[in-house]
Amino acid sequence: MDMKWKGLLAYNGADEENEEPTDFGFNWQLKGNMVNKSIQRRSRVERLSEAGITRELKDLPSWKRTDEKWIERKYRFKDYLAGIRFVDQIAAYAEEKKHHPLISIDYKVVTLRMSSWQAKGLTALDFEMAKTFEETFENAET
Ligand SMILES: C[C@H](O)[C@H](O)[C@H]1CNC2=NC(N)=NC(=O)C2=N1
Repeated sequence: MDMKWKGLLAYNGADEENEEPTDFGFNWQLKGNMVNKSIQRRSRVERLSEAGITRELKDLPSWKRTDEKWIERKYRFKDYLAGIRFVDQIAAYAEEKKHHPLISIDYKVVTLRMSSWQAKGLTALDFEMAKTFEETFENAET
């Protein structure tokens, strides 16, 4: 890699294959406050590489990759209405992010499935939201 980039860029690891900052908005972001908001936004909804997905899943041991474009997590609650309250919380968050999970409610079990439909795959936003769902669940009534 050309040394002039070293001091400026933080590699976000989204695309192992490319050493050089091929697509500035996708693989590399300027460090510190020089980060360009549009780059940040774009990279959050750019499809992740297999390496990126594997890396993200390491921080989400309860989430499973069900196929190329989807991750899934089943949450079990103490009773039906505890699950409904959880759904209410995560639905409000999803609406705020304009990024929605598929939700199944099977009595005391709530299943969330995440994918980025427009990107036709998994993006950093899917995993960012899955982490928030986990935090919400930690405070739920199980
Ligand atoms: C216009 C609206 O924001 C878009 O259709 C949003 C809605 N919610 C979404 N949710 C998910 N999971 N993926 C999307 O691509 C998506 N697009």
